[in-house]
Amino acid sequence: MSSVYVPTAVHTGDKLKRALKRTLDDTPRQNHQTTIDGGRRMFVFARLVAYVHSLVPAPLYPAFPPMPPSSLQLPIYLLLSLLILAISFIPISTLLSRSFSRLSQISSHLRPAPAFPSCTAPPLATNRTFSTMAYEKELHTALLAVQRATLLTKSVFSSHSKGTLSKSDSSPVTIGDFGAQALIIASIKHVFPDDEVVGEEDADDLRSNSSLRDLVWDLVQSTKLEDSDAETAIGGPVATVEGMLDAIDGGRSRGGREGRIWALDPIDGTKGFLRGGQYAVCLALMVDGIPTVGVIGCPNLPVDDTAPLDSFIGTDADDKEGKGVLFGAVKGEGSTSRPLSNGALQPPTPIKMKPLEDISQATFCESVEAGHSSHGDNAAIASKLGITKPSVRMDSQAKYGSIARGAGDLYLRLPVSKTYEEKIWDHAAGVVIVQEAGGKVTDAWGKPLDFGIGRTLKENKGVVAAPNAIFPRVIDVVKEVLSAKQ
Ligand SMILES: Nc1ncnc2c1ncn2[C@@H]1O[C@H](COP(=O)(O)OS(=O)(=O)O)[C@@H](OP(=O)(O)O)[C@H]1O
Ligand SMILES: [Mg+2]
Repeated sequence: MSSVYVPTAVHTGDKLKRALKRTLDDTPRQNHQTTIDGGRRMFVFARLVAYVHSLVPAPLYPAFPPMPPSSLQLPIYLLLSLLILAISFIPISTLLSRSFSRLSQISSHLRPAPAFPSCTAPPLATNRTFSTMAYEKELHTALLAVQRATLLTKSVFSSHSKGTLSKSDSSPVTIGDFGAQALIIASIKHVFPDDEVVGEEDADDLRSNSSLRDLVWDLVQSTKLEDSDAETAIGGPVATVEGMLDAIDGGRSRGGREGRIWALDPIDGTKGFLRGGQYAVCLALMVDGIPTVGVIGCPNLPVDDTAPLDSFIGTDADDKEGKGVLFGAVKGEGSTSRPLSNGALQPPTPIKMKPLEDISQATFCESVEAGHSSHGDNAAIASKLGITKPSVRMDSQAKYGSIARGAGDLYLRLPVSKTYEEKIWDHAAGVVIVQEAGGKVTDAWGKPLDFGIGRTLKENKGVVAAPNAIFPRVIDVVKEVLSAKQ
């Protein structure tokens, strides 16, 4: 019967006792007995909540994480407690009406709750250890799903025929993009069936082109993690062609400010992917419009974070050893990196942005494509900051990962077009990883990126990322350069 939830309820009971004592101090002596009665009922109520918590069976722990109750969990606990009272034939209506005035009296003495004590659960009979990290299951699922998808993208990267198509916006898409999106969405829907996904691709082309569909199906069927526990944890293979198409189309969410929505870029930097450069498989969970979990798999980034930033760029990248990095972060929990593997996850290493006292020593990253970010404006900003090192041009969100682990310092993405709207899947994962490594990310005017208004960042222009300590200076100069152009 031991439970990780009991300490939470005991804590609540203690708070009630203290609040009751303060109420007595403020109450005229003749009313003490009624106040004590009300307080006792409250205390019985808290004990009942504790009892309900202690009944939570181990398999349901993931549904009752030991953290501050969310807006949903608390009412559920209270409802369960009321149910038990009803079963015990206690006239709830009488109890509630009599207790109501005491409740408001006592609750006026309750201050906002501090963070509930985090408790480590005793080892479970199943041998499973229970961690207190928020969004641990989401992070674990995302890391494995991205890791599996990179196996697929790597096989396409090293093959001559990449099944490339041109999309309606003239940007390229390959069988690797479709296959990676199918695998990742299938995993998310397996573990979190109610979550929505905003994915870059859809299955329209595959539904109308059977030879392309067969190529993608071959890839999806033949890609699996070598570790069977890891493979099972993300749902195992996709069962049918129709299931694969449905998974790809599972990315059609319109996004928004409410609930849990994943943002997925199955191959970010497709142009880099096609020319043998950097690319990234990117997945983020947004909760009520806030990027909360971020994972980026970079198959061509050197594992050694002291290696030159432009190592492994070029058509021979595939032959080199020591490459493949998986970044992960949860809001409030820090960022990590680990080598990509073919099976179970490798152990993580915490990462931090480089402490930079002298901005002029900074290395800044920018897109390879001049059409995606204004190289001229980026250079003007660097020069005003006294930066003399040449920029590192790198495709994809590998830029976010690189600055987060201190292999570079700044990411400048100054807008080229007045009408282009940045896509949420091009930034959500990178933003969490940089923020949790000690950085700040805003648009080029210093406005927070708004991920809650749909599939694009339509209220923002450009992107700037830098370590917290130097961010104010960087954004001032960015605004100066932009203002001078207007
Ligand atoms: N005009 C314009 N302005 C800004 N951004 C644009 C533009 N056009 C496309 N895109 C998006 O850029 C994504 C690639 O990101 P990067 O620029 O960092 O990489 S790259 O240098 O282009 O390879 C790329 O992501 P992928 O399509 O996943 O490769 C696009 O979503
Ligand atoms: Mg992209």
